[in-house]
Order: sequence, then C-alpha cells, then structure tokens
Amino acid sequence: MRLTVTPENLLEWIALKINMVPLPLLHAQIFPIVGKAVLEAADKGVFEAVHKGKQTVDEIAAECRLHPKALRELMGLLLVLGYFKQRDGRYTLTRISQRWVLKDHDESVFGMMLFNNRVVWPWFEQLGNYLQTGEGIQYHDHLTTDQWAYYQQAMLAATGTEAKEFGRKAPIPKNATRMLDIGGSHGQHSVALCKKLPDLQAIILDLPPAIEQAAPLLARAGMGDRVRHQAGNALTDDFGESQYDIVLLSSLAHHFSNEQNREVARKVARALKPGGVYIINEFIRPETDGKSDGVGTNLVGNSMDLFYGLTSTAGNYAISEIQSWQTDAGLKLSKVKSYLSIPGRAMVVAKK
Ligand SMILES: C[S@@+](CC[C@H](N)C(=O)[O-])C[C@H]1O[C@@H](n2cnc3c(N)ncnc32)[C@H](O)[C@@H]1O
Repeated sequence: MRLTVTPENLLEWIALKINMVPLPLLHAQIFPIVGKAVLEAADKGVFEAVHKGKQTVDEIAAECRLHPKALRELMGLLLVLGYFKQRDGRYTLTRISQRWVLKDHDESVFGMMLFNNRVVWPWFEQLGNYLQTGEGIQYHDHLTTDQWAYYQQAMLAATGTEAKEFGRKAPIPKNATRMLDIGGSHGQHSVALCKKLPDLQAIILDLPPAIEQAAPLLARAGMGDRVRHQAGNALTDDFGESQYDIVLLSSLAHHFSNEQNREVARKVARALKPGGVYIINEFIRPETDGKSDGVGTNLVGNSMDLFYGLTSTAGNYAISEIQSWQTDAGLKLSKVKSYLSIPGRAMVVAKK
C-alpha cells in the first residue's frame, strides 16, 4: 500500500502528470500536520465526544475543553481525512473512526495513538541525530513507568486485527501443548492459538516492567493459567531443551541486532521439540537490491524500518536474513505467510 496524492479533477490530474505540483511540499508541509492532528484529536477526546452525541463545534469544544476556533480548524482537516461526516454544522463519526478509533472497539488503535502522541512524538526530533550517528534511542532502557503503560497498551491496540489473522493462519502442529511467546507482552497471539488448540498452554516471556503493565491486559482475555507471564530477558535467559511445540518471536526481532537474533534462534532451536515450529512474526524490510522477497517495497515496510532504526538501532530484516538465522540454527524453512490486514508484515516459519 502507498499514500498517494489523488487528483480531484482533470486539471489536477494533468498538473500531477506533468510534474507541476511540488509533491515534496505536501510531504514537508502537509503530512506532519496530518499525523499530529489525528493524534491530538484522539488524545483530546474529540472522537469520544462525538460518539457521546456532542455534534456541533461548540458542543465538542465544551466537552473536550478546547478552543472553538482551533477545534473548527481541526475538524475541517479530520473531515477531509474521512474521520467525520458533517451536515448543517453537525458532525458524526464515519465507519473508519467508529471501528478503528473509538476506545472500546475491540480493534481500536486508540492505545497506539496515545503512545505515539505522548511518548513517541518527541523521539522524531532525534531522527537527524540518528541519521548522522546510526545510534538509535534504545527506548526499552529509558521508559518511565507511565511510558511502559502507554507502550504495552499500544502493543495491545496494534494487535487487535492481527491476532485474529495470526490465529487463523499460523502453521502450528495440531497436537501442540506448550508454547513460548518471547516478548509476548499482552499475550494476544498466544491467546489466539490457545483458543484454537484446547490442550495448548503458553508462557509469555517479557521484561519485568513490561509484565507489570501487561498483566492486567492479559487478564482481560480470561485464559487463567493457560497463558501466563514469566519475567526474563530473551538475550540472557536460556529457554531449555526440547520444551516447546511452538516458539513465537513477534515484533521483537526488530529490536535486536543480526547477531542477537542469530543467538536467539540457536536457543530457540534447542528449546523446540522435534516437529516444533519457530515463527518470527515481523514487519519485513523490503529488499533494496532489486531482489524481491515476496513482500516487495512498500510504505509500511520501509517506514517501519526507519522507525525501528531510530528507536532501537536495529530495524527490520528482509525475509532472507530472518531465514538465515533459522537455517544457521539447524531449522528447516517452511512457508512464509503474509497478512491481508497488515501489509508489509509476515510470519517467517521454520521447523525442527
Ligand atoms: C514491540 S513489542 C511486541 C509485543 C508483542 N509480541 C506483539 O507482537 O504485539 C516488544 C515486546 O518485547 C519486549 N522485550 C524487549 N526486549 C526484550 C528482551 N530482551 N527480552 C524479552 N522481551 C523483550 C518488550 O517489553 C515488548 O513487550
């Protein structure tokens, strides 16, 4: 998928076609305000206010304690972006905002919006420094307790749609009984598989400050002892020998260096039972050397690559790199499964 500029009439189409429109001006001037406007609107409670029945700018402004003139400007932009409909000065939510933004919808990305607005936004200031030094933020080493809470809620929000597709598509042994979910946070991937296989139990290995915030999120799934947290560190802990039918590493490889991922794969291979699977679930770095790895160059893969570089120094990996960790660890490669709901993301699977 791509973010494109769509002409609204023939003259605009021609202007775009003959390179008369300064597209970089859109990237430089329009895109930053679009992103921040959506984040602030969610954070200030604008969507929830409309959901509660506040429909005019004055009603929404009073409910959210915002300045009416400033809010009118914000609503104009959100209208163009398709978050609201407006008739006779009364705003209503569109299907997009009802499904993806309202706090209580099970697929809502609201938690990710709060994290991005309150924690991540200031990090972007450091992109220039990252480009000069190659040194990312390594945020796991610096988060405050509140930031850990926003982070874990964001991870849950980001998984609302993915976990369903993961549950349907993950190629797992039908008789699996034990699973290790490394950096599993809220545990939704494990919950999805445990709902599918009644004899499966999962351990979610994560850092102690993450578990402190993720425990109540996991408890909401009502899985009891079948999915439980274990405090640890994937880089220093041993995972044991012939213990698990399934090991999952979801959205953690991008925080680790190539060598760290290779070492994690070695420990995973030892910890798998014969026939067990190692699933690395990740945003894929599109190949930049012209070779296609099945996912191709795309907006999500490329922007997440830069984002993870900035935030963790590592970044995304190409499918061929991920598979090299698995084969070096003595595992046999299986199919790569991509997602329909999250473009640029895939499960890279290997078997013992
Ligand atoms: C980006 S989140 C992904 C959460 C979840 N697996 C998912 O796909 O939604 C990365 C998780 O890995 C955890 N993590 C980071 N470094 C870790 C380490 N060295 N050992 C174990 N967990 C780690 C973080 O605390 C966080 O919960």
